[in-house]
Amino acid sequence: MVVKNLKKYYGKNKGIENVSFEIKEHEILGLIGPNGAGKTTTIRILTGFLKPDEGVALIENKKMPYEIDSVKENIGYIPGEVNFYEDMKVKEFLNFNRSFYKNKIDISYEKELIDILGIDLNKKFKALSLGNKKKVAILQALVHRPKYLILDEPTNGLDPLVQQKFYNLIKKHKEEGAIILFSSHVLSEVEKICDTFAMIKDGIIVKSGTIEGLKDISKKLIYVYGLKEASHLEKYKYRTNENVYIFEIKNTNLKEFLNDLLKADFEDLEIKNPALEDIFLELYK
Ligand SMILES: Nc1ncnc2c1ncn2[C@@H]1O[C@H](COP(=O)(O)OP(=O)(O)OP(=O)(O)O)[C@@H](O)[C@H]1O
Repeated sequence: MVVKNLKKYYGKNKGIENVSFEIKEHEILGLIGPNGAGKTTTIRILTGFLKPDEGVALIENKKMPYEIDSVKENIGYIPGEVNFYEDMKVKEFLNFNRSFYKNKIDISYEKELIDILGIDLNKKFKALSLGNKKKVAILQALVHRPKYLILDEPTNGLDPLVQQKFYNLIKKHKEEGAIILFSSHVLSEVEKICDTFAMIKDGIIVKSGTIEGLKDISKKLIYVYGLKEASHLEKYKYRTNENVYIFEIKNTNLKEFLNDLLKADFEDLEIKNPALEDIFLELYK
């Protein structure tokens, strides 16, 4: 899946300005951004609902949205807002979904997903909670084992147990070779399950790379215990908690800081990677 220099305005309103990324086989890319950043706009182009003003969105080398018909059987999509047919029972919806894929769906996988997710087949859609609607959306996106998975904030509304089951399911699809776009504003989940990331802000990708790379380009947290007089360390950013000094040091300044630290007297130290949340906040200041 390739997105290159994608731009889309809604009249005068900016949707996205310049979005590029690529997702390979066996890869999950986390598209991270706050509300209104342009995640859904990007996804709506890739899923065939919107035309871009500039740039290309390619799935299997086909241009979206223009050639969506030739690839849509290979796409699984979880929309941000799940609105299926309100008066349909879930089991009727699953019949309908099977007919869409010309009954090529593996019924045993469908049963497995119903069991894993705990889906109630006899309820009408309008009677389902947000989380239970999401479970049906997950099932319909995965059940035909698509090569491409496009997931717009898929865990929104799911309880932590179902979230974990969902992560396991998409990891399995990834192992089988799927190409997965996972949009989220929950950085801890991106850190947990994605291989690569693209951070979007005001319609522009501001940073991208591997999840590990993201941590590397940022900073370390240095926990220093029992630090004695150290006025020469005051030039570094730090906070204190009980008897611990926590320094936030850019990786590029690490050697210099450690050299300075060795000139002071302390009992112990720990070096930690900050959570993705902290990196995100830093970038969005
Ligand atoms: N139909 C529309 N008409 C006008 N502006 C729109 C429309 N849809 C989206 N926008 C604008 O485009 C920008 C990007 O919105 P988009 O929904 O793509 O962001 P998002 O990252 O998915 O946000 P969220 O996390 O809140 O779903 C926003 O400024 C939004 O107001």
